[in-house]
Amino acid sequence: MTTVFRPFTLALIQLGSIGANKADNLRHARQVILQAAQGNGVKKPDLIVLPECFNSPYGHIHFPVYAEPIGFVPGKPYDIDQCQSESVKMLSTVARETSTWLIGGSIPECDSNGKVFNTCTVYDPKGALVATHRKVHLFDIDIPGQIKFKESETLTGGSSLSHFDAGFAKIGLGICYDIRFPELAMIAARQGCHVLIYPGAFNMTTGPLHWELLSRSRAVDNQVFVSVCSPARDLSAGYHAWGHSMIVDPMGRILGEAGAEEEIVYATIEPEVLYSTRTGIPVTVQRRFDVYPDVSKFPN
Ligand SMILES: NC(=O)CC(=O)C(=O)O
Repeated sequence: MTTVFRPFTLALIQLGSIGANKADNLRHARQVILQAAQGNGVKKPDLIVLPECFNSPYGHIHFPVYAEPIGFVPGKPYDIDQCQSESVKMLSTVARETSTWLIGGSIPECDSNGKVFNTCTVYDPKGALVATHRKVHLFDIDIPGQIKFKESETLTGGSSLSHFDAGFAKIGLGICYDIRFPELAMIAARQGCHVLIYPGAFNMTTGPLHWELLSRSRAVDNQVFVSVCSPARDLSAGYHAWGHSMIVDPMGRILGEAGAEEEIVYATIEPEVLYSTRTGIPVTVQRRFDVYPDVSKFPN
């Protein structure tokens, strides 16, 4: 079945004030979601996005402490009332109250075997949890004298790709470091996603060099819309996020971009831009599967 793709408005919340107190973080996130849902005076958003790790400080020592059980299994009924995650409950409630699709950034998630994941949850306008994505590629880097970070100290990587149909677009999900792996974006685009969304938190070393470059590259090489949503920069925190949440169109144009502070960025996603890009630069029909494999055949 072909997914409907129609114009819609996207709002990215570059959330600030993420501190050590989870209840405060959830309260603040809820308040800014309610504000984002009011719109920018022109249009109300159809879809709101939060950043990576919006309910806890970002760092491997924090993940197990803040982790919550979610227990979502794709294709199986999910009862929010039975859910033990206070973050999931807050997100579900506010999605329903605002009648808006909501991509709940990411939160540390624990499973029944004691494994911890960095997990994105997605809600429909009735508050149902409809999809999750566990960060597949863990952020383990060491740039001497600049930044060392090892998510794998406490996290386990996810083992599946995640796409969902919002009724107005098919959306592919990744979390932060996942954007560095073009295969994930390529598979999502070849399987019909129109928009790729990455809650993320690049840093002051890699952010200035790679955040925009990777976002525009994933958009241009797959001829899709790409959106990256960061926390605001907080120089009193242990991890300094780059910020600059942005929305990029299939031609690589930046439709909206935040600075470093807390901010809501809105953009209208126009399907016509995707179609005219693909008609004008027809790479989607020029591929040489006699020379290399067709990743759209990847079993999902
Ligand atoms: N924080 C991440 O997962 C990724 C990142 O900061 C980078 O790739 O750089």
